[in-house]
Amino acid sequence: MQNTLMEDRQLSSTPKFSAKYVPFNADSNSTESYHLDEIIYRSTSGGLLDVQHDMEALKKFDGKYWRSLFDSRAGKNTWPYGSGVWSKKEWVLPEIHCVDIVSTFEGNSNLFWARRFGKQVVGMNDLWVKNCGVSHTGSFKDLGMTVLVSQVNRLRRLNKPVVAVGCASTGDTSAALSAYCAMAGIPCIVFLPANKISMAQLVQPIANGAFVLSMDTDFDGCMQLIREVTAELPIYLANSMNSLRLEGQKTAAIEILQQFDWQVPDWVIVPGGNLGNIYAFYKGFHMCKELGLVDKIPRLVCAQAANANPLYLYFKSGWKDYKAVKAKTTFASAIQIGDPVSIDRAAYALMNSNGIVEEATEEELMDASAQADSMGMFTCPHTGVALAALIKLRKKGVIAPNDKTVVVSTAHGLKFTQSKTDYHSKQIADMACRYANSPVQVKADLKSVMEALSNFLQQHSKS
Ligand SMILES: Cc1ncc(COP(=O)(O)O)c(C=O)c1O
Ligand SMILES: N[C@@H](CCOP(=O)(O)O)C(=O)O
Repeated sequence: MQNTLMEDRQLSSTPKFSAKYVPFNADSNSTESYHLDEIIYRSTSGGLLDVQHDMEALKKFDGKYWRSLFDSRAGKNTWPYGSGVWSKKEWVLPEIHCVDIVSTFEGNSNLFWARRFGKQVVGMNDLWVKNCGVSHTGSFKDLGMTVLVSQVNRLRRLNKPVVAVGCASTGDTSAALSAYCAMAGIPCIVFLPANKISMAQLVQPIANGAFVLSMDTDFDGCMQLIREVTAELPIYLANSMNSLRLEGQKTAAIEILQQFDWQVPDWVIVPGGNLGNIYAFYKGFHMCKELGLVDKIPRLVCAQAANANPLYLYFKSGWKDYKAVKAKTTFASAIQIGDPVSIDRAAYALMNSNGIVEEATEEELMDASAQADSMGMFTCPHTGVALAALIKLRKKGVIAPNDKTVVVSTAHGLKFTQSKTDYHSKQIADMACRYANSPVQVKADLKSVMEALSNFLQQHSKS
């Protein structure tokens, strides 16, 4: 606590940083803006909002200052700066008081060299995985939720009308929201599409004491309902339509640069569903460039499941023709979304990063995930989508063998064991499950065990 007070004093002697809501991608004449203490999710024209920082105040410090400030906080336990998100507090929610912050010291996830997968599967020597699923609730959603729930904590202290916080979810948003709300003692409501999320995801909000409504619809149906409900009742909306979330999520991009000692990768591949995260990555990279921490940004790839691919189709039309789709069932269930809220943010991020969109079939994503697992990872199917996209882009020659490339792993594989079990027991219709590794049934006697081992060792002496 001592350190916190010292840091607070230091910051109060520096220029005051601030942020406000503005319409997303507003034209330069727009004067529309809102204080972050207002409860608002859409601009007057009905468009998305964005959190705009006072860049002039931030620019009073050069890139070197910000790099060393962020580096000095990494991995420490000083409240709240030991969090990977709050270590960038001045760029996230500059005005929130430290006592209002609700944090599990999220972020600071490992970025590892995927050496064997890189070499053997895609012929690359500089392939990295940013492990955002190694996190308090097992997905990258914690990065955004610490920011949103902290702001709600502040709003409630200011006696603003927030009785509960609510979201629609394919599993990970609800897990993160319920955990952070439970930590702060704030009532939490989640709308889930019945039978469309994994058991491990479903049990998270239940265990964290959320009010769970399971509905006979898909994610898009739940999203529509939560939007209507939060317009009527004093329930604060926690989906990424609420631009506060993206302020936390963008810190993963800053963290990647920091972990590379401020070297910029050539490519970053992110699986996309409701499409807030791809914009959050763009925003984090862009801010680092604008404030002089780096001199360029990576090219972004958004990877979608072919069964839920509205952004891919939009990209293929040369960004001319956008239509929502009816998302079909996919093993990448957390991105089974046909009408993404942040479609405009995603298109903007990709157009401004010379980015591309790739898609993966069910077989491609499950095979890529299984191959990665066989090389020591334990990937969720969404990470499988991103890896399958990488494999395709390498085959097409779009990504070169020496390109420094980061695949963003968005959730922990342990949330998705059922699909792995089905794959490895070859229980999936119309799928060869080429990398399945089924357990060998053997009698519990030495002779049978020795026979099985001898077969195994023979195979391996040949390989
Ligand atoms: C595990 C996982 N990966 C990827 C995504 C896609 O993120 P976004 O909705 O921000 O595109 C989600 C949620 O949608 C998710 O839960
Ligand atoms: N995958 C998400 C879908 C909702 O996305 P959000 O970022 O808009 O909350 C989930 O886990 O619910």
